[in-house]
Amino acid sequence: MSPYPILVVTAVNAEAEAFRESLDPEKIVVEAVGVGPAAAAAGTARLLTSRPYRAVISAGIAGGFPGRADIGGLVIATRSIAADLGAESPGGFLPVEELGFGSSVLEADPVLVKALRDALPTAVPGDVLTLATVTGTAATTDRLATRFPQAVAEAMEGYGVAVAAEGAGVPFAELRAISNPVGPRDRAAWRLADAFAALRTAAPALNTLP
Ligand SMILES: O=C(O)c1cccc(C(=O)CC[C@H]2O[C@@H](n3cnc4c(=O)[nH]cnc43)[C@H](O)[C@@H]2O)c1
Repeated sequence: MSPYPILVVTAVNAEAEAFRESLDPEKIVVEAVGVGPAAAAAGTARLLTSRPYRAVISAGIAGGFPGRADIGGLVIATRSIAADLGAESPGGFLPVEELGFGSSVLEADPVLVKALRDALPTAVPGDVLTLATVTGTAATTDRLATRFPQAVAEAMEGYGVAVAAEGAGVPFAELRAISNPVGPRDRAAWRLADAFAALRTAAPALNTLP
């Protein structure tokens, strides 16, 4: 096994603390780098130049697509997708692939995904969307659920972390705990305590990763 630690990147300190409680700091380093794909990419790229890491995991809370991921449950990204990277057109959204400017889809490392799924058998695998804007209407929810039939959750950092990991040639994965349904904005529907409890429960599984 590589002698280098795994880097877990969260958006905010509360998420980082939920992991740090039960992780071996010699094996897993947890850092909060800010909210959104730009902060995630810049912060992860900076950390990856500071010392060698054997893998990077984007982790934290997320919105779950109703019927696909339960509040308080965990999801493991098979792919992290920049759902708003592209162009609008009268005929619908054009992903960056159709514009000829690269890819909005980054595959998670299959070895890490398998190890996470083995260690967290109740976690739901699927696409995790990254957006700079939190979805807050039924119309956007329906559009995203239709465009991405395999999407189980949306968050704001995974694709940014994945871009930095790919640039550094380091394996990437994304692990999320569901705090709220993707849908019309409703702060009363948030279950932060449940999501943070799920992150705490998941943390020891990271100690077992290859
Ligand atoms: O004020 C709101 O309506 C609102 C709704 C959802 C999320 C927020 C945030 O400011 C949290 C952003 C933070 O948490 C992750 N997250 C959690 N739930 C979602 C979601 O439904 N869609 C996108 N991101 C979500 C995200 O990764 C950020 O780190 C405010």
